[in-house]
Amino acid sequence: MNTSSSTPENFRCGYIAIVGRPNVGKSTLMNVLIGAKVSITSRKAQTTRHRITGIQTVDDAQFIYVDTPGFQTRHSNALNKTLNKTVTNTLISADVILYLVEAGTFGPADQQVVDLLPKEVPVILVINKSDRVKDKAALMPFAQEIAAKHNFTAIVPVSAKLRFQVDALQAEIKKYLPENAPIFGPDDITDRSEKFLAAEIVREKVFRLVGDELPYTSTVLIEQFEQEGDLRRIFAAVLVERDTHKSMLIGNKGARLKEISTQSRLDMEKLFGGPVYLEIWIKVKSGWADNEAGLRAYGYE
Ligand SMILES: Nc1nc2c(ncn2[C@@H]2O[C@H](COP(=O)(O)OP(=O)(O)OP(=O)(O)O)[C@@H](O)[C@H]2O)c(=O)[nH]1
Repeated sequence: MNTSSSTPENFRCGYIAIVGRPNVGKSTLMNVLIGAKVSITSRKAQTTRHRITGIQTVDDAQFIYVDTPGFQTRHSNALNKTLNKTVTNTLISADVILYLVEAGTFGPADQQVVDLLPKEVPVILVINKSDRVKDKAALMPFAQEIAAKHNFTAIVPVSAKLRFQVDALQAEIKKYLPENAPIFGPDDITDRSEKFLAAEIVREKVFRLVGDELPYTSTVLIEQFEQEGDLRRIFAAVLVERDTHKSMLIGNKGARLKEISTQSRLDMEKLFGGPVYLEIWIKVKSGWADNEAGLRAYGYE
């Protein structure tokens, strides 16, 4: 643990879990809170599959954000059971929880996440996408309706997209962080390896460029990751369940795959701060999402 003499007295440091049903904007909010792109975002629900910590250090506090996978309610297979277990474990070990809903919308999927909220941990109700509500007065009864569902310690309407009220939210979060020396260095933004981040970047591009046609069970494996001086050589495999998915990813004369590769490479070069040589392969691997042993092999524990 870092207890350098420059650490001010009363420094605060703790873990913040972000939960909410798929697509409410958890990844977008975390990225805005820490001011860097760590967690991937896309329009497609269920893009965040691993726990990702984003870290932000300011003068008197260190915020360690834990992004949870969207609580899956629509399908029931081994992958979803694993995802839901991760959510529960993340919540109990947090110092404060941000429970996200979308302004004006509350459905059974939101309720299922409320039911998971532990009583012992403070929970801030964050009403995201408030930019979508023209009549701000209408937010009040909505906030009251949800406030009745759990003993929230605060209610903060925000717009992650427009960065509206993000500072106010951060000030609220800080109140619940325990007095502790920082755990990470002042410039760290994630504890994830470059290999992990590379896989997340490719997965984001796959979902952005192929969109809803591709089932969310498609995954990315980094088969080789080598560094030679500044140059990183990365070989990634996209695992899909059917030949038709493979054709979608490759596109007409390979155009889509080329676009996925180019965009992924540019993002990696920006994040790693050096040149990247990237090769992406598409592999058909039927039924992996239903096989628990298979999931363990791919690191979803
Ligand atoms: N209008 C508006 N859109 C937003 C806001 N925040 C997020 N979005 C959009 O909502 C969509 C989902 O955002 P994500 O951050 O990927 O949502 P998520 O909750 O992490 O999704 P999962 O990974 O599926 O759990 C994206 O298209 C975002 O651009 C907001 O404040 N306002």
